[in-house]
Amino acid sequence: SQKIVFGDVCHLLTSLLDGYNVCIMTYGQTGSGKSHTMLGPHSESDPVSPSEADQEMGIIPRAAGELFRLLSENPTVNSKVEVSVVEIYNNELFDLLTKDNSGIFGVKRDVITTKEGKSNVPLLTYELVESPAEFMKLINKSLQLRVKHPTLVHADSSRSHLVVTVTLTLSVPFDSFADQQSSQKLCKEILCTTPQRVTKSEKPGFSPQGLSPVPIPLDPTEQQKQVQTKLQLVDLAGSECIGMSGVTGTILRETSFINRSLAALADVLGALSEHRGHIPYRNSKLTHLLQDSIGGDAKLLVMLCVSPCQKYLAETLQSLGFGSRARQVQRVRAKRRNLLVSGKSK
Ligand SMILES: Nc1ncnc2c1ncn2[C@@H]1O[C@H](COP(=O)(O)OP(=O)(O)OP(=O)(O)O)[C@@H](O)[C@H]1O
Repeated sequence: SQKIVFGDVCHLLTSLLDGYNVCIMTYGQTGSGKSHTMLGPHSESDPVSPSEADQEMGIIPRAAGELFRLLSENPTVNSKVEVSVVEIYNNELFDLLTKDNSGIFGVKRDVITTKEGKSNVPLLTYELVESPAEFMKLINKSLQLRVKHPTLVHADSSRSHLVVTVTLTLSVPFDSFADQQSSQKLCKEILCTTPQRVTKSEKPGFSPQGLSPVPIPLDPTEQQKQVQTKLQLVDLAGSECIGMSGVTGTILRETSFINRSLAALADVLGALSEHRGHIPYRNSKLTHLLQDSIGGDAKLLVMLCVSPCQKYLAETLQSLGFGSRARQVQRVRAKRRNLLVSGKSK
């Protein structure tokens, strides 16, 4: 059940609050249940009765609920949750939370590598959310924009990769810590590592002209320390055998982009598992965007969705091959950002 699946994922939300970056992605052939796993029933062709709606919820709504539940458990911590939603369609990245000049949602953006070697999307929209309901309102609005087309295998097939990024900023007042001295030392460290300045017109921690939310510069008189972590939730488009899905024209072109980007993802995992000097992140927008989560110090969970049908044996074996490759990747230990915020340990 969806509840049991989330049981395997839930601890990663605690990790997020403990200071780790986290990425959860679903991989599998078209129609195997990736969007169902991430979102739950998500389209009009997939109706669900109100009594089933709660139990059928996927990882994204459950993660939103769990995140706000964990935050409410510690009222001494000021938290800020910002969300961005992008889709990668035909190897182009679209910001699903903003409109262009003609009022059409889904503006094209670029992925860049910063001087520090991190991937970033300049001008990307981040919206502040204050409850699971607000969070899901944004997701549902974005889903209406996501490109879908019917194929012989799946009548409601997603033709793009969906990447939801949650940026969590936690500010902790010093007096909530027993050990003032070590807190002051930490404040010094944070002051040294967050040189950005925020102008008066900008909302603290939020950059209206996109770029990632910037850490709020600390005012020593405010007596707070700050931690910023990132959760990425990725619903990949389905890998697909062109013969089986019977696609032609525009949809065939989409399929070819989907398969190429998934092959690029597999290549990156292969290069990482073989400890190659060059990792080909930039071969696709998908791997470039997810570079820090796949090859960096985030906690990364890849979920495989496979069909129970015998006729999809070849696709199932292909997905399991991808999973084996992902498992062989040994990266640096996930890195924790600063202190625990539970107040119990530092
Ligand atoms: N575990 C499940 N329980 C019940 N229904 C499921 C389950 N997994 C998938 N389904 C159903 O199967 C259909 C296809 O699932 P879904 O849309 O999640 O596939 P997908 O892998 O995201 O496909 P694509 O890559 O083509 O977008 C949907 O109608 C969905 O509700």
